[in-house]
Amino acid sequence: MQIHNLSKTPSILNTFMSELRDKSVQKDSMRFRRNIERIGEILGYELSKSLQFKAQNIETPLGTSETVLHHNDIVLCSILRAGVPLHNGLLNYFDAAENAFISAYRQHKHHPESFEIVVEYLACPSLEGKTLILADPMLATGQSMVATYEALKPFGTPKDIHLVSVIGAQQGVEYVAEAFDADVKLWIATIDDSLNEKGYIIPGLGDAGDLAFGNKLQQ
Ligand SMILES: O=P(O)(O)OC[C@H]1O[C@H](OP(=O)(O)OP(=O)(O)O)[C@H](O)[C@@H]1O
Ligand SMILES: O=c1cc[nH]c(=O)[nH]1
Ligand SMILES: [Mg+2]
Repeated sequence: MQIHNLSKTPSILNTFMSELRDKSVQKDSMRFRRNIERIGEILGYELSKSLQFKAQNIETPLGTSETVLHHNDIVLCSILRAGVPLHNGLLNYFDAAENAFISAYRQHKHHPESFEIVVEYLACPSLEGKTLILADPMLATGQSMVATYEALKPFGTPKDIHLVSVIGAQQGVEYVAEAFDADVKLWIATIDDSLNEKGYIIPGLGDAGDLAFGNKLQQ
């Protein structure tokens, strides 16, 4: 897996990221969602540079403009719930993308510190020969991303796969790197050092799903 960690180059992205992390600013859930969406737009722009492009002429009122335009059949798949604002940000740029949604949540069956990933809802078009963008803002243990990919396999073999995330933990990034082929690309805003005993990214930002959409009762 090829890792594109955008935090390596300081940019306006740092402002959005620091607001997501800041425990007072993140109380504003509308701003929290919008900052994830803005990061989705930036990650989508960076990712777009690695798509396939074709020369095309555009007729202006006064002449012909030669340009190159991307011609990829994109399927944008996001993991509920926290993936929704990231999905919106990516979709703001990839106007014609088809869309897939999948639910993946942590089920704490035996102990609060151990969990398994439960995938239930899945709505997906054919992935055969297409460019799959798999988005989830938090890449903690990496298990949700890998479980989602497994669940998508019956829908066809994509031509290219891009993973998009906001914050990863080093350990989760390594886990995902093992599960995906070498040509898969990860576009991520930043990577933190560790996970706590409950599988939360440290320093991270807390629970992205709850911050975006409110608390939920544990199942
Ligand atoms: O890398 P992992 O260890 O699998 O953790 C990452 C997942 O955890 C969170 O989802 P959560 O289960 O909290 O659901 P939510 O989005 O509904 O809050 C987050 O939104 C990711 O999907
Ligand atoms: O730190 C984490 C880990 C998983 N999910 C989150 O929302 N935050
Ligand atoms: Mg959550």
